[in-house]
Amino acid sequence: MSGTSAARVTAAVKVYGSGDTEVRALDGVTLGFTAGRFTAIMGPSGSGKSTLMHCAAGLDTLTSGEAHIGGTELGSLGDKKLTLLRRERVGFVFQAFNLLPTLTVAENITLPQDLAGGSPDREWTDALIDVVGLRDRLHHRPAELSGGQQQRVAVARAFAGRPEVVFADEPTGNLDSRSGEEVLGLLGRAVRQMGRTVVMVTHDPVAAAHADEVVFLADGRLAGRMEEPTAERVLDRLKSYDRAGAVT
Ligand SMILES: Nc1ncnc2c1ncn2[C@@H]1O[C@H](COP(=O)(O)OP(=O)(O)OP(=O)(O)O)[C@@H](O)[C@H]1O
Repeated sequence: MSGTSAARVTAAVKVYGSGDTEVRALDGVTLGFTAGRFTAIMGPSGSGKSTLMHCAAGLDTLTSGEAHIGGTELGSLGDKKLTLLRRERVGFVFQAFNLLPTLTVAENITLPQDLAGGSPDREWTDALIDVVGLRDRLHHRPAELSGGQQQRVAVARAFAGRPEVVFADEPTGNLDSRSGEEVLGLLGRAVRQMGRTVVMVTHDPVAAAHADEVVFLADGRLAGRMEEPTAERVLDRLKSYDRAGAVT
C-alpha cells in the first residue's frame, strides 16, 4: 500500500549484548507505517515486535539503519530534541495504562500538553472525551475507574496533542475481552473517523483484525504483510511462521 509514511525504519538493525550473548533483535527491517492507517505488528515471541516499536517511536535507538517520524531522522537528534519529539509528535498507549494516580481523568488527558507548556485544544479534547465516553468520569482519579476505563483515558491522552502517530504496545493485554474490544474500537475510530495514524503491537489475532494491515516479523526480519486481516487468516499466517521456526 502506498502513501506517506507517518513513521518508518530503513535497514533497521538492533543488537543487544555482545559476543556469545549477542542478540540481533532487528536484522535489517525496512518498513513504513502509512499515515491515516491502523497497522498491527505481529510475530512469534522474541521476533522483535517491541524492539521495532520502541526504535520507531524514539524510545530506543537503532544499532544501525534509520528511523524517521515524518521527515525527522531520530538518530540525528540529541536527548533533548528526542524527548520533545516524543512529547509533541508521538502518542503512546501501554499495556499497563501508565496514568498518573494523583491526577484526575481530565488532568491525565491533557498532561502532555500541560508539560509542553502549550494550551490544549479544547474543542478537540472535548470531542475525544465524548468519543472515549468519559464525560461523567472527568473528575475521578484512575484508581476509581475500571481497567477498561483507565485504558480509554490513556487512549484519549495519546491522541490529545494530535500526534503524527500513536504507538500502542499490547493495549488490550490487561483487559477482559469486552473492554479490549472497546479500546480497539476506539483506536479504529480514531483512524477512520478522525484521520489519525496508529501502530499497535499485539499477540492477539482478534486484536490485529481491527487493523487495516498487519505486518509480520519473524527472527527480527519483515516476514510479510496482510491487508484487511481477519483473525483466522492472521492465526494461519502465524502458525506458518511457528512451523518455519521449528524446523530451523
Ligand atoms: N534489553 C534487552 N537486552 C537483551 N536482549 C533483549 C532486550 N530486549 C529484547 N531482547 C531480545 O531481543 C529479541 C526481540 O525481543 P522483543 O521484545 O522485541 O520481541 P517481541 O517480538 O516483542 O517478543 P514478545 O512477543 O515475547 O514480547 C528477543 O530475543 C529478546 O530476548
